[in-house]
Amino acid sequence: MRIDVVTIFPEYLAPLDLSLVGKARTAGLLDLRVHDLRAWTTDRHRTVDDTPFGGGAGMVMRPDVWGTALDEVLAGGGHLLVPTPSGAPLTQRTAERLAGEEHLVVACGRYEGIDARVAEHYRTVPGVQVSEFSLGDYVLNGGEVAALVLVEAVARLLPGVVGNPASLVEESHGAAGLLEYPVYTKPPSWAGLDVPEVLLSGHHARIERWRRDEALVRTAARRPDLVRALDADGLDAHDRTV
Ligand SMILES: N#Cc1c(-c2ccc3ccn(Cc4cccnc4)c3c2)n[nH]c1N
Repeated sequence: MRIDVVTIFPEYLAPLDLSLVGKARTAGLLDLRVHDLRAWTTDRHRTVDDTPFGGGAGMVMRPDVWGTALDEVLAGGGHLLVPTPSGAPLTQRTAERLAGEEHLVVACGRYEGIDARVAEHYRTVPGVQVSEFSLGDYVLNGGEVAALVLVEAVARLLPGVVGNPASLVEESHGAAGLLEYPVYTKPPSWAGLDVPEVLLSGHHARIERWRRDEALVRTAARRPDLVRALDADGLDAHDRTV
């Protein structure tokens, strides 16, 4: 998979040289390219923004500079992803779909955002899909944090990136659609708190049942919307007694 990130703050993406994503790049599992939008400016001040039509505070990112950049980066087609407060929620299901694609391009806006004609234009370009997404209902100063989140959420799903693929199944928002159960390690007693006895029992069926119950309780308490979203097959008869 190839992921391009276009931003006026390329150094913001430096963490993607580290840890799991960094290893995936080194192993050739992920071709990640970070670009400085200002490389496509033509004036001496390397201008990327201007005042908004219709007035209002702040500045808007110019469509012409973005167009020159994205024409080049999207030359072979791809999925243009635009982080924005007004976007569709980025979910695990979205990350799973994106992990199956060949080329993602993340356009990181700043100021009051990118001129709306950029997304509108690329929706008409053959071979280009456009998705505007949001991390959540809070306001950031730009799209770079969302790019970091998206790249990590997608990269960890690529074959060969995570050591034990089984760990991708049980985690929160995984295949079961529930939040993850609580996890424990040594020592068995700490700060007057003991690890739940069942986890020390070695009885795998009971441990599995306990973990499922804990995931259901947590999800019902913290994310009742996820429980409601579970279809009839998502909850068995025992689940409904928890
Ligand atoms: N994803 C995501 C986001 C963003 C976000 C993403 C891109 C940009 C580009 C500029 N801003 C500042 C800005 C502030 C207010 C109005 N319009 C724009 C961005 C905020 N904020 N919150 C999220 N969940």
